[in-house]
Amino acid sequence: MTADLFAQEAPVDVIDVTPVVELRQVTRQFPGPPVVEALRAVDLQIGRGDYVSIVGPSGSGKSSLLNVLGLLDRPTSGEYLLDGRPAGTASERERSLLRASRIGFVFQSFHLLPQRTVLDNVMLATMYSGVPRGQRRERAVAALDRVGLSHRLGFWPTTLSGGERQRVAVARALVAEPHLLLADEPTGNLDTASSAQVMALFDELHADGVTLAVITHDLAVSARAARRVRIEDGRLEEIA
Ligand SMILES: Nc1ncnc2c1ncn2[C@@H]1O[C@H](COP(=O)(O)OP(=O)(O)OP(=O)(O)O)[C@@H](O)[C@H]1O
Repeated sequence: MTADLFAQEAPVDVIDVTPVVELRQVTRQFPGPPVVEALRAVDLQIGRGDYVSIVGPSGSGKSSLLNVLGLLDRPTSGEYLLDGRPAGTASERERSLLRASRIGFVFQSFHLLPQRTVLDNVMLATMYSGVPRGQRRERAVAALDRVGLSHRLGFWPTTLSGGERQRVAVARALVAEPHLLLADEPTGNLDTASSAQVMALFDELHADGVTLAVITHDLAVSARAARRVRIEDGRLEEIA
């Protein structure tokens, strides 16, 4: 009896269990003709600290899903809750603010600015994300340290290896401490050794509690994730 009372008094209500991402019956149609149903009644929850990989054949709906998750596109129907708040139907201004402050993106082709140093590339990502001006440099240096690139701050991106460039891109995605890190084929342009570095970095981020969703064709990459989902013909299913 006493034990039960204590159990009730445990501060369970202070633990925030709101998923970072919750998709409820999300569809994305592209008007035709013919109409394409790129996402069909997708339900997906991504909890805080989850590491999810999303796999599927070409044309199955992976990019459509990434675009919805990253607030780059809106669902045609269904709901998208980001940190428990409706994001799919929010105004464009709110979505831009949410995107800049809560979501970090990593792309296959890095998207670094070639005329800016490594440090500038990362600092620039703090400008619209609510990082106070006085902290931008310090935060960028810390993000680059986290990905093991403290010795490359003043380098031009073009002088770096592919693996190093992708690690700069990861630092840029992390600098504003996003609630969700979205990676789209992050190893697609990398050789085996560089892919392994990026995967090891994702493992570390996962261990640090970062929430990760990684879209990939590569089964070896997807196998690293703690949880895997598969999308086929717009339908999403959990892989056991
Ligand atoms: N803007 C668009 N207009 C019309 N159809 C589109 C558009 N974008 C995507 N589609 C279609 O939606 C479906 C899903 O495409 P999507 O790009 O999401 O697939 P994917 O899994 O990312 O493919 P890949 O691995 O080849 O990049 C495809 O049939 C595609 O042709």
